[in-house]
Formats: sequence, structure tokens, C-alpha cells
Amino acid sequence: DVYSPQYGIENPDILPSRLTSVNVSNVFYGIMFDAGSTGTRIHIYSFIQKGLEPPQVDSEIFESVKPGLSAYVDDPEQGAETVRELLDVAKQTIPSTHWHTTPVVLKATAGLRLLPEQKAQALLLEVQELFEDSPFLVPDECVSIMNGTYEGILAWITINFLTGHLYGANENTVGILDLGGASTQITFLPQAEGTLHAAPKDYISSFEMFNNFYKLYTHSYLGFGLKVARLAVLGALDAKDVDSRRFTSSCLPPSLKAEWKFSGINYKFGGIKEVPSGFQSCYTEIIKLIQKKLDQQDEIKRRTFYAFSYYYDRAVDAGIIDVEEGGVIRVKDFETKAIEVCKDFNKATKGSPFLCMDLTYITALLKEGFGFYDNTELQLAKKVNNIETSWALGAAFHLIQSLRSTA
Ligand SMILES: O=c1ccn([C@@H]2O[C@H](COP(=O)(O)OP(=O)(O)O)[C@@H](O)[C@H]2O)c(=O)[nH]1
Ligand SMILES: [Ca+2]
Repeated sequence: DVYSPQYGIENPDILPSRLTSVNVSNVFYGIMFDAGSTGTRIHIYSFIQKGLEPPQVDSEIFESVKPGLSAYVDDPEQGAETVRELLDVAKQTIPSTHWHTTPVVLKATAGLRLLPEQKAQALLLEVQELFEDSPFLVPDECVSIMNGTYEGILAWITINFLTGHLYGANENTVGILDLGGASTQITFLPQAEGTLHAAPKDYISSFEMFNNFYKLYTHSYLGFGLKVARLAVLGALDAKDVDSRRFTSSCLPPSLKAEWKFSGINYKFGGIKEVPSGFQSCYTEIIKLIQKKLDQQDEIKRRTFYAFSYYYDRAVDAGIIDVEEGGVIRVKDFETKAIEVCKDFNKATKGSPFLCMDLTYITALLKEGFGFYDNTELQLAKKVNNIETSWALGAAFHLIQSLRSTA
């Protein structure tokens, strides 16, 4: 793909009619749907652009519904209905004069990647028909499954844009860690020459955004998202006799018997009374799923990483960070909390019986998977400057850029 952004006046189709002079600030909108494995979200952005400068984000409206599209695997119409509800928010918030110039796009991630191709396509087709019947601008490939490389790159673009690292000097860019329900991404801009050589070839991707060129290290690990990892720990992934079995793990309260629904399937699960439960046995269980499965780069131990999605949510649930503030933590804070939670299931797992397992998984993923030090600092952030930390903003920028270059 080659992107050649052209700022300003080239494309009357996607810019508001007020754009007649490059000296005037211009407002325009973009709608990005994130069809994740655990939920569907709409991001409605308003952008301001001055002259030939790259666009700035003015504001974001964010709404979400659960469960995700993949839960409607056998009822695509109902799945599209959840998207319609969110699209109504866009109609309520974007001035109708701008509807026909506002692009609407949906990108699905790991939940749909894991479905049989035909079922995923049926869901996407329903959504596409919905978009085509809407008053918004519908670009080519308005509805698709995003590849994991883009998921990482676009989240990296978002965070570095929001933290002011995108233009000019690249030395201080930050890395990103995204932990979804079904997949997880790591992305950073290598500074060490050795990283570019040591990395598997397909982990290095070149990307152009707003006339800057980036050579990024990025990879999406399918099946390593938090919720699919739970199924892996329980031995329930691809199990045949799901209805008749109860899946167990030492990462769960020993006396627990419960049910859990993911991606439309109901799982019976519980703890084990016969063997010792707790952090050590849980960690041993989980390490088997992680060891030697992920690429490790030495450089990441010394770089700044922003971590969000389930890294953030579970840190909040565990009381490591404040739900509004986020903050800087160290990798070992997840481990310390995991040990505490796994020791006293009754005390600490109110809310979720999975907290011990999830914190232990996150600890193992960071240390044994990516190879972070105990002392590596992580920036936990849900929003930066009031905008969601997610690949969606990067995807909206990318969309604007590609619409302009093909106009
Ligand atoms: O705009 C968003 C989108 C997702 N999430 C978080 O992402 C995780 C869920 O991942 P998702 O459903 O996107 O799964 P994926 O398809 O990425 O594996 C949860 O922690 C959500 O809170 C978020 O914080 N903001
Ligand atoms: Ca996601």
C-alpha cells in the first residue's frame, strides 16, 4: 500500500463545504466502529484542520455494546442490529449537513478472525447493508476484518499522536501493549539496530502517516487475548464435549462451580479441591501455554510502554490503579497482586472468580512471554487527553488519508 496524503482542498467529497480557504480552520467528522471479541464500539471523532497541517482531534464520542459481533454467529441480522443502535448515536451527534461527507467504517478484530470464514462474512455483509442504507459516506471496504499487523500499528499511531510523539523527533516514541479478549498486540519503534535484525521478518512493518515514515516492530498474537487464554488454561479450547464437561484449573477458587459464556458458547468451569491452588501452581499451569511461544526483544526492557484494554481493566479490578487516573506501575505489581489474590480467593475475587487467573496470566505474558523485567515500568492509560487509547483513532486517520489519496 502506498499512501500519499494531500492536505487541504483536493477532495470536496469528504471535507465540509466550508473548506474554501486553506487559512480557515475546518471541522469534519469520522465514524470508526471497533468490532472486538467482547463488544462493539463506536468512536465518533470531530477533527479540525488548519491549512496544510495534519488534522487534530477536536473531540470523541464513544459508546459500546456487549457482547461482540461474534456472539451473533448464528444470527447475523441481530448482530447488525447492535451496530444500528450505535449508528443512531452518530445521527444524533453529527450535524445532518455533514452526514454525506462523514465516512463510516467497521473493523473487526480477533473475535471474527476466529470464526469460520463464511459465518464471519455473513455478519460483515449484514453490517455493510446497514451502512449502505445509512446517510453516511460509505468507502470501499467499509466493513472488514482487520489484520493483526494493522491493529498494532494503528494503536501505536493513536498513542503516539495523543502523547505528542508523532511529529518531528522519533527518538521518544512510546511502545504499546494491547490485551484484548482474543488477541494481544505489542508494537514499538526500534531504536536498537539489533532489534531490526533479530526480529522475525514479518514483525517489522513500514508505515506512512501524515508524511512521516515509520519502521515498526509489531505483532498480534491470536489466541493470547485474556478471555481465550482463560479457555486455554481451562483446557476448553476446541474441546468437543463442552456441554457435558466441567473445566477446572488451580487458578480458580477450589470450591467454585460456575458457568461462563464466551463467543456464544457456554462453559461450565470450576476449581480443584484435590491439588493445592494458588499463585505457584497457577503460574506453572500458565507458563506451559506461554513459554517459547512469543518473540522476545531485549530493547523493550528499557523502553516506555503504554498498556491499555485488559491490562488496564484488570489492574483496576485488582485495585492496582484508580479507574479514572490510571498511572505508572511496574511489571512486578501485577505479580505481587496476583500472589495476594490467589492466596485468599474468598477475599479478593468478589466480582470475578477469574481475577487470580487473569493477573497470573498477565504476569506470565509480560515476563515469560515478552521478556519484560520485574522493574520495567508500564504506563496504564484508558484515555489520553480525553480520547480513548485504542487503534480506532489511528484507523480514522488512516481512513482520512487514504480517502484523500484516492480522490
Ligand atoms: O475502545 C476500546 C475498546 C476496547 N477496550 C478494552 O479492550 C478489551 C476487550 O478487548 P476486545 O473485545 O477488543 O477483544 P479483541 O478483539 O481486541 O481481542 C477490554 O478490556 C475493553 O475494555 C477499551 O478499553 N476501549
Ligand atoms: Ca481490541
